[in-house]
Amino acid sequence: MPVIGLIREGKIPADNRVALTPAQCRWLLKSTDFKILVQPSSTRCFSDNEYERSGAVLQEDLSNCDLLLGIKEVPVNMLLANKAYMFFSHTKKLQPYNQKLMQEMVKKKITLIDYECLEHEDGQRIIGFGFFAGIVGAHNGLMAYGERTGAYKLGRVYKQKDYLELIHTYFGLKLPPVKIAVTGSGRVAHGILEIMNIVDVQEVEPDEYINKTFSYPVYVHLKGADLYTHKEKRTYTRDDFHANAPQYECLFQPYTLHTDILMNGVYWDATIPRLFEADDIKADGFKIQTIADITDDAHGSIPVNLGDCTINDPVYGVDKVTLQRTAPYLKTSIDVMAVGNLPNELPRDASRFFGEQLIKHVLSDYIKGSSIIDKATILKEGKLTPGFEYLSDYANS
Ligand SMILES: NC(=O)c1ccc[n+]([C@@H]2O[C@H](COP(=O)([O-])OP(=O)(O)OC[C@H]3O[C@@H](n4cnc5c(N)ncnc54)[C@H](O)[C@@H]3O)[C@@H](O)[C@H]2O)c1
Repeated sequence: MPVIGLIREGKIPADNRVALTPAQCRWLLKSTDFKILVQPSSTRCFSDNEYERSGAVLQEDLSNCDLLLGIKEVPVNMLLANKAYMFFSHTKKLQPYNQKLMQEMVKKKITLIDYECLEHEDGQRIIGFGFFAGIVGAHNGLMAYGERTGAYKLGRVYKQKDYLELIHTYFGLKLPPVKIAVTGSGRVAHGILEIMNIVDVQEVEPDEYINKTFSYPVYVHLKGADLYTHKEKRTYTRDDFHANAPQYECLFQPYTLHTDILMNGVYWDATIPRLFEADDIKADGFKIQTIADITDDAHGSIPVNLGDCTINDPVYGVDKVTLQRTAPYLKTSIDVMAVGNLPNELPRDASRFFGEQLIKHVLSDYIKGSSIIDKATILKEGKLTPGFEYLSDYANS
């Protein structure tokens, strides 16, 4: 009988999300032969009592578990030797701040399966929190625009118990005839689109968005081919773009002249062109007043993302002349919402969604064994697996 342990999140500040909800534990206990142990926690979004009522066993000692599930990096002093873990380790890009964690896992002969590395055959990620980042980020973007213009008022997501309660807060909301640009095609973008539809913003085509005036709120959804084109061939194919991003240019510039709110959900790395350049916001025609940068790479696809803010204080201004950070909602600035842990505003729903994917795509594979699990296994009993040997100096020096 395989024993799963849900660990207490140890990273500070403690994350309130969890890999399996009490209802999912109840289902697993009824429908499979898993046994589930749960380390007590006062910061998790579900209480210890809820887990106890699900039939899981609350227990500090997880040394009998076959597989330990967490969310964020496990502090080195909490790592149990010779165990198998799944969590977001943020080590595959040789992140310096997690080198000690990697080295300690090697020493403790740990097996590490990283959620971020779980991919379908075509390279699409299997599991993640992006959908609820999109939901919360889109809400926060609309909220910031309401604050700036005084046209309507939205409350804070984290004050609602769950997503259903959030949806109820939209009752009676009538947005002005804004134009909203939504970028990206992954989970984050899907979360943004969900909010667009719930608050009754109508989708329009790119050419209409640019050329027409509407008497109601509209959004345009800009995906790869709408955003990027090969500098010479003037074409876009996804695989070629992923392989040769520096050969592409960005087509977003015209949208900066017609957009009130930008909701950004693109994948970005330093080889990919930005949506616009920082100096563009100085131009008279630059219309964007609010940017919800859900992708949230500082100085990344949104060059005026000047760094992260927090769930408590999610918006800052960027002065249109000096490009320096200011208070939000000033006439002389545009507003940027840039928060790196948006799903934590809706932790119960984000955890439920994550757990569903985990049960559907990962847990049974873990027991049976599969190439998906193998490819996401960074360490096997403390040794780097073939796909991750490039981490050798990082893991062993
Ligand atoms: N602010 C937050 O709290 C938060 C939370 C989750 C995700 N994010 C960020 O949002 C962004 C989008 O996340 P997501 O969950 O939608 O991702 P996803 O994995 O669901 O989708 C990513 C999209 O990017 C494309 N892509 C993947 N690799 C690429 C490459 N090398 N070059 C170009 N395109 C590529 C994929 O085809 C896919 O359409 C990421 O940068 C992620 O880190 C932020």
